Amino acid sequence: MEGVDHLAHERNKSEFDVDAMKIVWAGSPHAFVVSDRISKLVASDPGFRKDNRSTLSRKELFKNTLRKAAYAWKTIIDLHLSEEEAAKLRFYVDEPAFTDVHWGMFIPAIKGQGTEEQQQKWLPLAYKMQIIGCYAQTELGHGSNVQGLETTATFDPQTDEFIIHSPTLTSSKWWPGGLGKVATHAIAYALLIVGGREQGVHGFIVQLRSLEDHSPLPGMTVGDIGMKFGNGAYNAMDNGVLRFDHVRIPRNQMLMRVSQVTCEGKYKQSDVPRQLVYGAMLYVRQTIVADASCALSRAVCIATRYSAVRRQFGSQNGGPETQVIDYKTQQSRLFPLLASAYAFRFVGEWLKWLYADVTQRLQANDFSTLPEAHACTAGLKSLTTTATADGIEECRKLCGGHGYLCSSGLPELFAVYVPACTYEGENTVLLLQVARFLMKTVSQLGSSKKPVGTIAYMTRVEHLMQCRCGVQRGFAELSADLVEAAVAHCQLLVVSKFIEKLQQEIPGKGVKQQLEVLCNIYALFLLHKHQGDFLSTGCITPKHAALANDELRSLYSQVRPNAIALVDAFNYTDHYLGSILGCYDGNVYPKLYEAAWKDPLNESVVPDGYHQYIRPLLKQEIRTARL
Ligand SMILES: Cc1cc2nc3c(=O)[nH]c(=O)nc-3n(C[C@H](O)[C@H](O)[C@H](O)COP(=O)(O)OP(=O)(O)OC[C@H]3O[C@@H](n4cnc5c(N)ncnc54)[C@H](O)[C@@H]3O)c2cc1C
Repeated sequence: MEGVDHLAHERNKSEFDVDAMKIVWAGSPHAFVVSDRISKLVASDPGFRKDNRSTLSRKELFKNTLRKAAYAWKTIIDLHLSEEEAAKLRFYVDEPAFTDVHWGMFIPAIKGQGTEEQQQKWLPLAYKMQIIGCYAQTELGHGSNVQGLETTATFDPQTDEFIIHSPTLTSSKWWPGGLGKVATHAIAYALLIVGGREQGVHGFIVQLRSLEDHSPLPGMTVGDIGMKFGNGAYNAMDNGVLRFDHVRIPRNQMLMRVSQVTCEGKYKQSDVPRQLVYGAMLYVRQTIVADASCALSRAVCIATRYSAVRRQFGSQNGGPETQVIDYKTQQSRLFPLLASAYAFRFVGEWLKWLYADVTQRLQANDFSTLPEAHACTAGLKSLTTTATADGIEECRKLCGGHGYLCSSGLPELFAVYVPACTYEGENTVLLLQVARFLMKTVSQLGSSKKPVGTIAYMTRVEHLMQCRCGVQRGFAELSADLVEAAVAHCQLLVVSKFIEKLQQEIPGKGVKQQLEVLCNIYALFLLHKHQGDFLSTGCITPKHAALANDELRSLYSQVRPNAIALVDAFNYTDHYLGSILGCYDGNVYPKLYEAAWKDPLNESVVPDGYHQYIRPLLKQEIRTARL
């Protein structure tokens, strides 16, 4: 039945002010208003339709993505959207595209690594999309180990140019989004060679394609790397391969904010401290943490609404069966994910603040908090993306068989999301960096250098000081354990930032109470999941572990009546969710039934191929059939 809210009885149960929670989730009343307006604008415009994405061929999908990107740009110009609104619009269009890399990596790289002059030359072109950029770092043979990149940039003082070259197959650039078919320019990373001396890996602005007819410039071999995981998903993106054959670029196209090559062929550091370039990396990683809460909340919204609609077993005296959300096992899998979505939202907010703070300090030549900021962004990027990828998959399972249908939205969400565990720093590699930072901090505990900020808790761990550990060296041998320690540190960060959030004033009837319940679920669920570690280190007793588990069960019961309202507070449109199972009105079955008939396979009753392949089987004519 159209217009009927099948989840109204659930919404009526809620014990808090959902509108006030929407503002907490958005971050501020202003952020809510912008987000609400732009998401509805996108949802109501047929030009941004996305429900057919998983049935399109690669070429159709890609062309459709190009159309949407152009249409989004036209909308931004026609409506005079601000930068904030434009970014929201791209977010709600919800299609991986070259524009993500152009705005998210190419422009920040020029801002972070380019000189004033370079910024003045390139940024206006990029802002107007008169050039489209990609970020070409990874090669076929090297990703995580950036210092191992093989592409070379050799300075030629005769012509005042760099010669960019790919000396081996493994030096081919491989993976950059937007490179395959769209980008006109790249920030390409290459080993700088000046006067025969290697000077480490640097970034260069390289034009790839003609601005007249889009053909690759001489010396460039460029294309797409092929189909990726899932239907639709990241196949909308032209991740590319690129080989340079002695391509010449002017000297002023090396990004020279930090180090420079003079026309005489001298390599020198500029006055700008090297640490400044880390700013761009911190920026990108903190946006990935914010995106994690969006992706996880989206999956949780779908699984929660569907769990309230779905009924299995338990009918008494001919009454309705039990909603699967009422099964304790369903709650124990779903509600920690709901709590995680909120936890990641708040730690993301804090990380945004941390980024602003560290940027201000860097500008004042204060680098003291940079190692901590780096450890926080790297660790939280790793923790939240891993938990989100796993969480989306768990939500798919929570939706049973129907979760496996593309129309549930979950398979594509998973396929789009999961590479976040790999790009912008492979998650384990990042945790190893956090572990190194932690070990350095521990090694300095006895000195006058007191840990502050997110590592201040270490001063309180008196027994750490008394620990007698025979291991002096051997980081590599212990790295698997150290990675676990890094994860635990990051979990502590998430919990403590959730608690700090609760110490702020939070308006709205019952809002703070709901958040307290979620915070407790998040913390106790971790304790329950890792109780082996807590017990074996003597941090808790078996009695504590049992009490924590009892409390967790009681907290699940407290969330239950509020579950639908807690996911409504994300304020996602049906368009953004892209899921029949998660639709706002809960009218799942008629929509699933209707969608099935729209599948291309159902265009004819008798399938194409019947006469060649099915009929010969049925008629026992397989031996003479032309197969
Ligand atoms: C969808 C997608 C989009 C991308 N977009 C871009 C882009 O726009 N531009 C770009 O330049 N690149 C891009 N990349 C590439 C991406 O940045 C790299 O894939 C990433 O940095 C990981 O590097 P790798 O592939 O070399 O992994 P590897 O480092 O080879 O990882 C393989 C395994 O080795 C392990 N490992 C590696 N080093 C260590 C170590 N020191 N100690 C212990 N274990 C280790 C890892 O944990 C992992 O399990 C993209 C990738 C994907 C999937």
